[in-house]
Amino acid sequence: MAKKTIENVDVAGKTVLMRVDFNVPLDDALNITDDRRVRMALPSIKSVIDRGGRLILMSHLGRPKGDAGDAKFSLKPTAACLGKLLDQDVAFATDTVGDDAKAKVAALQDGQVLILENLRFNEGEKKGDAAFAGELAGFADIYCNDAFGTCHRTDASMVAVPEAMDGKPKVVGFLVAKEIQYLSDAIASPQRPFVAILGGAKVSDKINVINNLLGICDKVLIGGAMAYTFSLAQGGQVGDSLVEKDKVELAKELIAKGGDKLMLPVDTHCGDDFNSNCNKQVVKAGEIPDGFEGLDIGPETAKMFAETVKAAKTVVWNGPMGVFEMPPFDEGTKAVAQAIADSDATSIIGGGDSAAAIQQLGFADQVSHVSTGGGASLAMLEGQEFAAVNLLDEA
Ligand SMILES: Nc1ncnc2c1ncn2[C@@H]1O[C@H](COP(=O)(O)OP(=O)(O)O)[C@@H](O)[C@H]1O
Ligand SMILES: O=C(OP(=O)(O)O)[C@H](O)COP(=O)(O)O
Ligand SMILES: [Mg+2]
Repeated sequence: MAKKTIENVDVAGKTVLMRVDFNVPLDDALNITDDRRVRMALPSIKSVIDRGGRLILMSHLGRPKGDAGDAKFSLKPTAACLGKLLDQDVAFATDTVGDDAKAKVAALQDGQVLILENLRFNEGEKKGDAAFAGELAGFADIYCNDAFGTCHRTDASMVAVPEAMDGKPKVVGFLVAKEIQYLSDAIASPQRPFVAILGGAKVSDKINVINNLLGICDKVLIGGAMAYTFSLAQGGQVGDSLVEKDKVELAKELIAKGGDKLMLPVDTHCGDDFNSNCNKQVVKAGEIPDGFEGLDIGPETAKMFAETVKAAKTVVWNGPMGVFEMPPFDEGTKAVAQAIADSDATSIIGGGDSAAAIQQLGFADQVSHVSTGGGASLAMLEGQEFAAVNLLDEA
């Protein structure tokens, strides 16, 4: 179903409210470690300002909880980053719908860009609150969704805001259109063996997709923090590893259903602190000592996963195998990335952090597609529909 895109609307002299996914990875000094999500939104951004539109960008960053204003969740670094990429000043509002935002929206001129502060600093964003959505909707004449990484969410900015802009154009951006087109084509009739690799830290979100993936894929490989919830389900010792206790029963069911299809780590690289300089050891899966936490798949698992990837014809990967930001816990991720680079399989790597990892490790040019969405690309693979896209205007 073709949607109206940003280039189909006349934006000259109009204000466009564009939802982007500028949830970029930041280091401890608040530097953006991977600006892909900003760069990938440039075509839609330029399409508006080059035609004399006034552009308001809105996004979330991370998952702030009751810590509105905390600098580690601020979108401010993205304004400087976008300013550099566009070679023009980008205004930044220190709030989302407050006095600063209202003043800066009112001052916006044709061809200028304003970024609002983190939507999730306002509780109304996750709740889909109508009053909050109404304030955002009141800022603009046109709504555009170019936030592919967030398309599986029904947050206010994704659904309630466009709904509140009744009668005004609601369009899709170039990035969302391109990602949906690429991913739906690639997974419509995948070449087999079809291997899915899951890792990362968003365990409770992503464990729920495994059931469906087992019906679609030939192998589902589990690394990252999710592995320890499965370990717990098998009665293993997980030390201080990240686990989701309320998902242990689900993990048991998935192990029973998955059989040989579900490949769990056989060893773990663990450390006694969450930093590169901690004391480290490699142990068998399920034998993590007290005081240690699992921070990467172990070398045996890396080998086993690499072999499985080598035999694949299609690979979809979301979530790093370990804490790749802290070497040497990047080794598992590197081994899997190397195997993908060496294979001629169609390979799709998705996720804000997975994309950063593949870029940092130097393999980004050797995969078929780097997607800006992790949870979103998994949702597509499962066949989920995006409410946030369905409600946009038809072409
Ligand atoms: N064993 C682990 N323990 C804690 N965090 C982990 C572990 N393995 C991976 N991670 C973290 O997962 C994060 C990425 O998770 P996630 O957001 O789910 O992936 P993506 O952004 O690719 O979708 C990374 O920052 C990485 O450090
Ligand atoms: O980073 C994101 O997803 P990803 O980690 O799956 O790539 C998106 O910005 C969505 O963030 P959310 O999972 O906090 O809603
Ligand atoms: Mg992420």
